[in-house]
Amino acid sequence: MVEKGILEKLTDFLLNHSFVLYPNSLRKLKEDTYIFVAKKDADKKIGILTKENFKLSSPYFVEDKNVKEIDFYLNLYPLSFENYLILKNFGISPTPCRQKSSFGTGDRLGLVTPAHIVALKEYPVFPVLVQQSPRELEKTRRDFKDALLKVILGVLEAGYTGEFGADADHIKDEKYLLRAIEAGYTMYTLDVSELLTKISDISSNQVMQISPQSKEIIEAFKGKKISISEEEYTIREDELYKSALIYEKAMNFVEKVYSILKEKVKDFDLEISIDEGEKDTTVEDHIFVAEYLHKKGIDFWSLAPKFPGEFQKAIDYKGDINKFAVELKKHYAISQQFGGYKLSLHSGSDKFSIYEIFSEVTQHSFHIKTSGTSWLQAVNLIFEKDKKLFYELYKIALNNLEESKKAYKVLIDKDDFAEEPNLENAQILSQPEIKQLFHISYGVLLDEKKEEIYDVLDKYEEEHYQFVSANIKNHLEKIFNK
Ligand SMILES: O=C(O)[C@@H](O)[C@@H](O)[C@H](O)C(=O)CO
Repeated sequence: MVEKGILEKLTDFLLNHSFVLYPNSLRKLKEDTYIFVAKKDADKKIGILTKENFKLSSPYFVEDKNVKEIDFYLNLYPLSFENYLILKNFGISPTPCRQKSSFGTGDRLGLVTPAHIVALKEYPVFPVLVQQSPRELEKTRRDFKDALLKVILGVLEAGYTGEFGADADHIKDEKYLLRAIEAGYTMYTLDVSELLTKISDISSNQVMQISPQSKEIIEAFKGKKISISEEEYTIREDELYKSALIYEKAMNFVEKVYSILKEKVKDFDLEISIDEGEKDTTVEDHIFVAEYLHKKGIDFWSLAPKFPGEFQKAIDYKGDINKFAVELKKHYAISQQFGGYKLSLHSGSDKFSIYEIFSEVTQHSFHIKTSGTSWLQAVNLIFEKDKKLFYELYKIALNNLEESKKAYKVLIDKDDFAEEPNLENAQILSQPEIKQLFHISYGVLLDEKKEEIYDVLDKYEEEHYQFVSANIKNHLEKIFNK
């Protein structure tokens, strides 16, 4: 607990230098040294208040200021990677997850971690506050380090002292893997979707080309019975063969990545994502992947299967919920019988109709990823505060729809949209197609209107935080059935 006197004097001192203190941020770093976050215009800095000679790099004041009334020296610093590495020594850094339930919140703009924390800290869930895919990095012109630093700044601003994770999401190649490792991420989501052999490419003579290890798995499991929700399921040999043909190449990639991670990272969570493949994951696919990896000594933390139905970005689940539940139960049963790893739900934003069933069936042993849903709150705020900017964003998004669609699987076309948005309609952003339009258009919108977007979000920071935390709370309420 920080003394009230220090807080008051620090607030006054900073105001005299045109900085506003985030009061929750003030915390003890070590004996006689405090850290805090303060903002001048839109520029956030970390501050150090110390009686010792404790310094970071690139100080704002040429010489440390003496805050006489409390007898501390003060300076302000940018949260550069260099400075972050010093703070890491005080435990301000991501960690692997040790909890049953976990929830990822991507922050494409690098602004809303304090809002994510407000929502997440009320639930029994490990927050993966950094969740960043290369696809998003390319579109937002950021890098893994920047995404991490913005979250660290948010963690400090909120005064959050709990644990949190950093997910290098949708890793498909070594280049991005190495960059995420260098930045110190703690979770690695390997997306093998592009490495899966297409069913249409499989000809009958390829059946002979599977590896000895795949053959062993088929021999060991063909005809074997496993129990799924009190029923017996007999594992099919022909399906296992098919799984081997589809997944073997992808498994080689996982093996390679795993050896790099083992060599370079002390402790990490590994997620295997097969959810963006062309077909739903079968029982045999799941068993093949889990068994293959375990036989290679690859210990993974979670697996994202492709469930039946549509998991399109920004909108609710589309499909037969009963069928989803049936398949989910199968995958959960396998996950428990083959190592006890978590099931992960990708494109987890706004899937309100299946959260309850997902958390119930998995007995809360899950990971859920969200990202675009928080960016959409920024768009909501812009609609409320600056109709002119919203109008411009709408036009840009619509004119670039075909380009934006290249990176995301959504079923919207230009014809679904009016040329002119109805700015009088307060519900415009509840319309599924408009949500999808904005969800996938963040890249081009930031390219063309970054400054304007950030200006509005800075001016109405508190409301922006409220929008974001209320939205994530809505997700969590459903997930935890509260
Ligand atoms: O947009 C992205 O690249 C990522 O945020 C998502 O695909 C992420 O994996 C996700 O599923 C968030 O809902």
